[in-house]
Amino acid sequence: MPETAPPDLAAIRAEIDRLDDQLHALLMRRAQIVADMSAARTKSGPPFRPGREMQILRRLLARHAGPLPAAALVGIWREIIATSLAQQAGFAVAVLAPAMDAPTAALARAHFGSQTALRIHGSAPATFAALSEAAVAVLPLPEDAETQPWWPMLEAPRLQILARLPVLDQSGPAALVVGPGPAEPSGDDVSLFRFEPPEGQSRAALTSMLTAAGFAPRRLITAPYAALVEVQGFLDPADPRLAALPFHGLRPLGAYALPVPGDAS
Ligand SMILES: O=C(O)C(=O)C[C@]1(C(=O)O)C=C[C@@H](O)C=C1
Repeated sequence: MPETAPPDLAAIRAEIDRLDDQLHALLMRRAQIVADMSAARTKSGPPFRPGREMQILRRLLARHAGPLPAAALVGIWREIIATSLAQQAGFAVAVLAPAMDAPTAALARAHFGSQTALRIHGSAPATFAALSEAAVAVLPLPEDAETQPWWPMLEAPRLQILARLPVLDQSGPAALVVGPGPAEPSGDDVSLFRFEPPEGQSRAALTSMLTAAGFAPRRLITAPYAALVEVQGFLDPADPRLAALPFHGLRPLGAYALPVPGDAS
């Protein structure tokens, strides 16, 4: 027989009820502050600030401790932030998911919350066209040697890459969020630009040209007649290093906040 007294379930449940009331009161206060902020906004358009969202999540993950999994903390705050977006303006999301089991839709749902309308499209042109009504689009993370990459069709600078999903850096699938620019820094970012690689240049040669120009390339993705590079840091489109690169068709495509390592807890 255990020597310790059995926990007083009724008392524990009363404590949970008290905490739930406090959480609820705080959520209602947060929503009221967002409503006041929204009323005071002078700029029209969706209030999507992915850099700010990531700063909030990084700060919370840095102070996080105890048995609540980090992924659950992120899930709860994604729901709070998505609700706050919907509260300020209609917020629908266009998703490029050519196959029924494409992971982009699940990534978009996890990031933009349970209540946000997702509009699923089977092609990149249809997804971009849907941005006349949807606030942002979610498209798969570009990979090398895709037969139909979407990023050469991105109409930058009007539309830009603004965020990366998921927030926690897990080994599974990832996606990018595209919407009206400009991209904004979060303090720990990756920037992307495209160019037309000179014919016959190897990946190694392109990488060393980028490095020689002062960039820290993280990924280089090639498609017929176009290359996409991810560089460390937030890049001002007017950065003179871009103009100094010996590439045609160079175009900044935006930036995203670096995900937080998935084992953060
Ligand atoms: O900080 C803002 O500008 C907000 O609109 C608030 C808020 C939030 O709920 O914290 C909501 C949406 C933005 O994408 C970023 C943050």
